[in-house]
Amino acid sequence: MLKVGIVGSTGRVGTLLIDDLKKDSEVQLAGIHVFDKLEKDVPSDVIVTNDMKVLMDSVDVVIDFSAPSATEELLTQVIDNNVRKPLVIATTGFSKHQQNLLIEASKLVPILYSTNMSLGVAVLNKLVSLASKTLSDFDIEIVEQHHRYKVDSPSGTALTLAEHAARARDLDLDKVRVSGRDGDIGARTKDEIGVMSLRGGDIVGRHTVGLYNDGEFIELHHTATARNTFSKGAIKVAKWLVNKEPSLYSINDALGL
Ligand SMILES: NC(=O)C1=CN([C@@H]2O[C@H](COP(=O)(O)OP(=O)(O)OC[C@H]3O[C@@H](n4cnc5c(N)ncnc54)[C@H](OP(=O)(O)O)[C@@H]3O)[C@@H](O)[C@H]2O)C=CC1
Ligand SMILES: O=C(O)C1=N[C@H](C(=O)O)C[C@H](O)C1
Repeated sequence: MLKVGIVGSTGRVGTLLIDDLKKDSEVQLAGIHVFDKLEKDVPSDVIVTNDMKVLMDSVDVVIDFSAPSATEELLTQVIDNNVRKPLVIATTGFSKHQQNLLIEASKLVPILYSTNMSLGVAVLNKLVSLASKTLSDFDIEIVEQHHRYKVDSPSGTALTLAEHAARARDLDLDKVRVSGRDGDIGARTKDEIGVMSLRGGDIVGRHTVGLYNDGEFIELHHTATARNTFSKGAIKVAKWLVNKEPSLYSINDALGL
């Protein structure tokens, strides 16, 4: 049985992950990292700790839905403390430094990083690559909508979608992304890719990639209607990752897309 550890166990996704792990007969909830304290009941044999190394030493694979600083601590255990455990990382909002730590750590352990653990968004990324390349004259604008508590913007998923769109046109996203428009901004430039955020209520996650031209447009939407789409997706890819060689894997690798 695959022993799974959680980072971000008290969060919106982490609490669902605890329940989903309990329901899956191929995995066992073995360790939980708590930043502060855990309100939820877990079986007595589950290790509950605020020490990242203790968590990693007690499990076969770690699933992380937390915050960039917590993921950084996890990656630092691999890079500086010689801890060798496969990591499924779902946290978003990393700085450049944290992205580099992810790459460094993936030379030492298998890491699957995905800004969205749903099958639908994995397919959407492929559709966006195709549409962006084929409809090369169309203007691309991405809108993401999330619940009022989300702290990072734009969402990791929107940035990944934008990355697929940019790459398909040989563009550098850092140079063409526009994530705000206000005032006398002038006409839209051909290559820019708009990535805009709306926040409100309890929206689990909605992404729209629009490709607009004179006389026609396409809008590709994905809506997550249940948050455990992400926790279940993470468990699925954890099973796939556990015996892999050190490398940085995408969800497409795990899903065979
Ligand atoms: N890839 C994907 O499919 C998805 C990714 N996400 C991403 O996952 C992350 C978590 O989302 P969500 O559950 O909504 O967020 P929450 O804010 O609800 O939960 C965050 C969790 O991280 C913990 N945490 C925060 N800071 C630290 C720290 N420094 N050390 C250890 N633990 C810490 C919190 O602990 P405490 O409660 O004690 O503060 C809490 O358990 C976000 O980055 C989000 O964007 C979300 C959904 C899907
Ligand atoms: O914070 C969230 O809730 C979500 N975060 C991820 C992101 O930033 O893309 C994935 C999902 O959309 C929900």
